[in-house]
Amino acid sequence: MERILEIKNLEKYYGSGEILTKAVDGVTLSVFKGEFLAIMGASGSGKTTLLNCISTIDSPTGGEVLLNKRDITKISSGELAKFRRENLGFVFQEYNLLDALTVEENIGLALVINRENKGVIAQKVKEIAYLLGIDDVLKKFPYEISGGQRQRCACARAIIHNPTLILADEPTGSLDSYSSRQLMSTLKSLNENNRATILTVTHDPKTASYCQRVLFLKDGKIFNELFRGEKNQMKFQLEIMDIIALLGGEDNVV
Ligand SMILES: Nc1ncnc2c1ncn2[C@@H]1O[C@H](COP(=O)(O)OP(=O)(O)OP(=O)(O)O)[C@@H](O)[C@H]1O
Repeated sequence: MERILEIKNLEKYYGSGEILTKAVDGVTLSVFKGEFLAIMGASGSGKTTLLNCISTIDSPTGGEVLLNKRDITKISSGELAKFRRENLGFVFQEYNLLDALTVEENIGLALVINRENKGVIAQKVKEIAYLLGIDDVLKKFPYEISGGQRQRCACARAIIHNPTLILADEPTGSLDSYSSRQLMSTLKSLNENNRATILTVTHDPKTASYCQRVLFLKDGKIFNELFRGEKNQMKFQLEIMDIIALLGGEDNVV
């Protein structure tokens, strides 16, 4: 299996001396092409810090992050924006859509920046919007559509350029259960049908149960790992909840 992402002994420390926080403390992990992986853990366990180091938003204190064999911690700041644009897709809780642009323009933004042909962009936007069930709101502005539609728009924008890796931070965090199910089913079908590699941080066992593998962090270290295998989603969700209980109860994980 092809390794898309290899993290070797990653460390991210904040502060020093008495107030040293080891937010990520020696994490080693591989993500394979076409994997759908969730990272869970109690509040403060290091999930966002780990994601930020992978997404090049934050730079680690030590260790390596290889994306397609390239150490992304060594990319110069001048090159970073281009690297992110070409290789990564971001789905965040706050959508980060631009209110001055229509849904169609928001989705196609990365391709416009990459100076792709207008006709090609329009066709790609149409296809992806249809896939995510938002083709009927393409001409609207973000403030004219629902939260679930906004999140699917953000998702379309994240994947339209076929990134090497899709990173999601609490993608269902602000959605009702119906929209959450829709979004996770969409990500799952992108993963299964387009072989998209997806890494998501979540505190929600139901959201995590859509994934093939769940990693649990505790105090910046990998505490446990679960594989879905042939289990049905409900059984997998129950297993996830068992580990959460081991970590100190569900309240601790939110
Ligand atoms: N900029 C920072 N400066 C100092 N400490 C930080 C900083 N960012 C995070 N931390 C600390 O690092 C640890 C891990 O934080 P992180 O945000 O990665 O946790 P998390 O698992 O994502 O938590 P949550 O689920 O609450 O979002 C915490 O102890 C946090 O207080």
